[in-house]
Amino acid sequence: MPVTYLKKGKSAEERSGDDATVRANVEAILADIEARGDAAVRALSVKFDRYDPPAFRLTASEIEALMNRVSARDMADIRFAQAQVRRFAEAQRASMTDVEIETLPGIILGHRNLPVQSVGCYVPGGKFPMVASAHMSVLTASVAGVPRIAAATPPFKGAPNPAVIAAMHLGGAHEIYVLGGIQAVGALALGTQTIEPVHMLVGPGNAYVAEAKRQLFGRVGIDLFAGPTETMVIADETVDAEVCATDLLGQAEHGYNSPAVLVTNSRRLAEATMAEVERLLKLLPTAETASASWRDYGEVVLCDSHEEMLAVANDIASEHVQVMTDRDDWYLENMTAYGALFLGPRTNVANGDKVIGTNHTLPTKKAGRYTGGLWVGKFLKTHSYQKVLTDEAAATIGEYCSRLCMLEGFVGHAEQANVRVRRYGGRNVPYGAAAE
Ligand SMILES: NC(=O)c1ccc[n+]([C@@H]2O[C@H](COP(=O)([O-])OP(=O)(O)OC[C@H]3O[C@@H](n4cnc5c(N)ncnc54)[C@H](O)[C@@H]3O)[C@@H](O)[C@H]2O)c1
Ligand SMILES: [Zn+2]
Repeated sequence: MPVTYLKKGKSAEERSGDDATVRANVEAILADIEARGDAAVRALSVKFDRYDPPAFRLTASEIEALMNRVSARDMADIRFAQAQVRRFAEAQRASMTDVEIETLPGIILGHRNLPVQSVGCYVPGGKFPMVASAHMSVLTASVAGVPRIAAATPPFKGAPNPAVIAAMHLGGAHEIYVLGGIQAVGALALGTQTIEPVHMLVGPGNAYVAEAKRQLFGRVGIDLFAGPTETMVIADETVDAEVCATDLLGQAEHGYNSPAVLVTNSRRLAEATMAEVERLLKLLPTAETASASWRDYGEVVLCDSHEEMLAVANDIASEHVQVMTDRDDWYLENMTAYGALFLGPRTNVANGDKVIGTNHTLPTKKAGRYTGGLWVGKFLKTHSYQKVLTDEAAATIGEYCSRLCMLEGFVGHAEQANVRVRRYGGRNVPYGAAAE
């Protein structure tokens, strides 16, 4: 039996129309930054953020002054969150080992994990000063050993936000820019008269930031497509409508375009959750954005079985998937496409967003089908190497190589092998022929 949508969001056509508009705007703005550098960056900062400081990069004394404005309590909380993120990132780093093995006698193959040499970390801050995003990108880059970490965040209410700057500094940023949106990621990737270009851009952001990173990919590396927040709640009658509605709205408040989807096998829970969402929207101070997201992108999907719920969830590939059922571990074993899982009613997406230690920069718009979220491994590049230690090994592999080159018609390649078969194997291979 097909699943039933008790509530549907914007259609696929409407969503792709929104994407096309963003795509065109971003293209024009990046071209302007490339052509005019700092002058374009300044004009865009004035236009979008009404921010026109003497310099966008904070000096050491400006950073210190901002940090002094953060209360001791807030500073301790930031340090606590960073300790959790660091602990998990260090464990993940330790799981990535360099490899070196002897695949055949005398033949050594290996790989080394090397940090990207310079990264630009975008920390969003248009609607909310996203302190935690600094832990997720800046601190994780530090754990990876990135030698140059440039961090950027928009002004919040006209000025740098002290807590965000503190988190960037404590996370290990070497350069901090108070710049937002396309102008921030554009300047960092393309470089300007005053900003050295980076090798990779990371971090989440709104639709403009995510699209700008996508368009800049190739010029620089990017971590992943991490656009407007998406959340999914998979629930059965082991939980109630209050917790489901709270978890949907908790993430819908990110913006006006944050999909929040309930997938359930209980019509009673589905209907109660929809009613509860309406009740909570009257209380929530951020209801303006949360209600727009719920109206335009909120969905309630009623399924017959857990198998059907699993299929719907894997198809949507939501950024956050909160599972509250009588078989949470079954979902852990069987989910194949998502950003991150939050298993059981005792945890929730806000834990992951702010404090628990898993990275909150996660794939959106179905990118969970081909990548997980940001993690220390995204800052590491795995490079292979090889050595042939003995004459015998050089001759043996060389004979195979010679023939396989000629099979493809690559005579020049074959000679690379042949010259070694002659030298190290003492074999007479005619020029331009395959070794027998
Ligand atoms: N996927 C993830 O991992 C993840 C994690 C956290 C947050 N997020 C998302 O990050 C986003 C943060 O968005 P935000 O807007 O609050 O902050 P933001 O910092 O991403 O964007 C603010 C900037 O957008 C630019 N901007 C605004 N309107 C524009 C326009 N019309 N044209 C061009 N540029 C424009 C401005 O320069 C401004 O500085 C939210 O959508 C949230 O859901 C995603
Ligand atoms: Zn969130």
